[in-house]
Amino acid sequence: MSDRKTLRDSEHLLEDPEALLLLVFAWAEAGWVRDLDAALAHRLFALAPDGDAACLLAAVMVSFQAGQGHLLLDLDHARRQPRELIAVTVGHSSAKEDPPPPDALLSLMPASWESRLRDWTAVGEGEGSEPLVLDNHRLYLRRYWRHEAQVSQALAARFAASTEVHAETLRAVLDRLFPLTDPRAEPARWQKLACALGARSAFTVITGGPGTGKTTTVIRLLALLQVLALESGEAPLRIRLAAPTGKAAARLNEAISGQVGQLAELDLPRTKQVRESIPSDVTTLHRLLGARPDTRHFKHHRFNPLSVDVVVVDEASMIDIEMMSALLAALPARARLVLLGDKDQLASVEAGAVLGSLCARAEAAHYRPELARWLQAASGWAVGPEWQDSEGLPLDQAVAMLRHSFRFDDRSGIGELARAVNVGDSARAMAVLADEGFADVQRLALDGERLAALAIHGRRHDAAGGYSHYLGVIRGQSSSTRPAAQAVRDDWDRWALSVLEAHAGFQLLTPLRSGPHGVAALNTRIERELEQEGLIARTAVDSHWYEGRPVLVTGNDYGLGLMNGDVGIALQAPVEFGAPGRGLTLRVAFSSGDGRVRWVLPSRLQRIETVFAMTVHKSQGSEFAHTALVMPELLSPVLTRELVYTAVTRAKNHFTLLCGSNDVFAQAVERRVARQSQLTPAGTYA
Ligand SMILES: Nc1ncnc2c1ncn2[C@@H]1O[C@H](COP(=O)(O)OP(=O)(O)OP(=O)(O)O)[C@@H](O)[C@H]1O
Repeated sequence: MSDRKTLRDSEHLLEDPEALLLLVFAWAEAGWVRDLDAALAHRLFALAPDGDAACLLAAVMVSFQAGQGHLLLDLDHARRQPRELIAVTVGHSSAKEDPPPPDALLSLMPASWESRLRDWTAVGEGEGSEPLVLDNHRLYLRRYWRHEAQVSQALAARFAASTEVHAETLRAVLDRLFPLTDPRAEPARWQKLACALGARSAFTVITGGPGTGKTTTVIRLLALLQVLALESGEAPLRIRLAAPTGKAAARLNEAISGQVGQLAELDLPRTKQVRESIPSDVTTLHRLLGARPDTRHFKHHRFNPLSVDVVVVDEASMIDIEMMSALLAALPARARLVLLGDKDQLASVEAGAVLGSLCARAEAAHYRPELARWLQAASGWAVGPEWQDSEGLPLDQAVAMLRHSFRFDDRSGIGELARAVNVGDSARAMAVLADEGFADVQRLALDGERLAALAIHGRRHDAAGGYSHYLGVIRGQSSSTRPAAQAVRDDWDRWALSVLEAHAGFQLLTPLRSGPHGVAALNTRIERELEQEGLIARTAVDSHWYEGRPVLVTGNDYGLGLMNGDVGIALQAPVEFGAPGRGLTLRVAFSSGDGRVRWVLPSRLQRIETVFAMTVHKSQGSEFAHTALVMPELLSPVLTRELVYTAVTRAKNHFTLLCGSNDVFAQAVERRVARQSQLTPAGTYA
């Protein structure tokens, strides 16, 4: 009875825009949609009052989708599977008082939804100035439609500009980069194929899981391109390396020098010149493009392109559509772009999972037979029929997937767990966590005491696994001790770097920002326990600061040279280096990535938070020796396969799951984030 009444009420709402608008504000109040979504719908309705309630609902939902990282609202999908779009838990009050939730209304949308939208003056169907764009049955906020269209056009131009390279010329260099005599030649064959692919295309994506050799491959690809350029008498290629965040840039920075050094062992023509022409400094994309404070505009764009021949971007899963569009616009037409990343990781928080969309068909490769033949001639490795598709799209021909992990062998629990999570096999994931044969993974029940004990002391018999380790380094309980006050800056830098390195030994991750297992509550709890154990001591009762406080930078600060995602630690250090008389004070030490330390006074740090617990989103681009993931008892929309996979693959040596509910863990592993975009070959592009 009451169900039927609710249904009748809901149908009525879909005919009455004023009533729906009131309801939308009630949804925002209940936290079901964002205030921003409701405000946008309200504004659109004021600007274009000819829309009906169905139009209004579409406007709320397309804005809500953008907040979830989706570029568009697929109207058909929203009607047929509304709970995949938005599923809200109705309140605990008596059922008849619950307002109809958004998913209930979406399920009532008539097939005429699309034509009603088409008639609304707020909606356009292509270039124009209307705030919304309807493209087939996909509704966009104009900004995202424009970015997506620009990216599609720029990529299509790059595919058309791909250069013909003689397979034999390539083979000669590739055989030196990947000698067939190497015992690991067979597992490295995908790397060799990726290099061949990268040599013929002005745009290449190299995707692969952790330790599959993305960095190794790209360095060899750069060496290959450089050899080809030098051998044909051209000037050395101007190469730039970048990553979406400072943290990711710093990590690539560390990896690069070792990898470039290894080129010396290979029998390459002009080795020295080639090595010297591969840069070792990695910048952030914002810096590369010349970000201007407080605007969305960059110094480099279509009319002032970068002076480069090749740009490599690591951790490309973090690139959103707006950044991708800006990057492509700033590239000269002849320059190559190589994206590196793990397609299965969480995408950027901002709208548009660019890498995931570009790699939507990477698993089965879809190389055209003529490309497969060319790849075989260029690399010596056959591309089997299972990777071929005579209908392969241009994008497919530019994507290489690395399929062998050099870091995780069959005995690695982290590797096995990551694989199980990635294919959504929750039973296997649980079995791996329970298997004592996999010494590097474990599952613990989530309770406050266990969590605190793990965070402070690490795993049993594993002194380096918790926060007491780096706090011990600060207190001199290791080979590296705090320099004397009169010591030179280099000594202080070295010591601070050893503390930062020890700190990277362990990181607690959580999916949530708020609630009992959110970042804020976990930070407070761990701080309290560390204080009780005498491992930290606040400088004043009301101060957030104490020696050893780990902080995460949450926004770029160009003045201080700090980037979103940078982690620093507060340390007692000289007020002025080389002036011991001025005493010590609390300064926050950040690695600047070149073996030096940036020392910043706490009062100068505007956007930071304590980071004993970090969200999984913020952990992207970082690795920790031991990573522990809190899995809460209640299912929430953020708990997805991509999130669990990202957390597991942050671990280098150990992974611990602090599990509140096996059911919730299983459901999270089984649930994917379905990102919609026309960059996927299913869309109009390609
Ligand atoms: N062809 C190869 N032969 C031998 N060792 C390799 C090869 N490729 C990669 N490795 C080794 O495997 C490890 C991981 O490689 P690399 O860092 O390039 O992978 P990645 O995919 O960039 O890793 P990450 O997940 O950290 O981004 C390194 O120790 C590297 O030396």
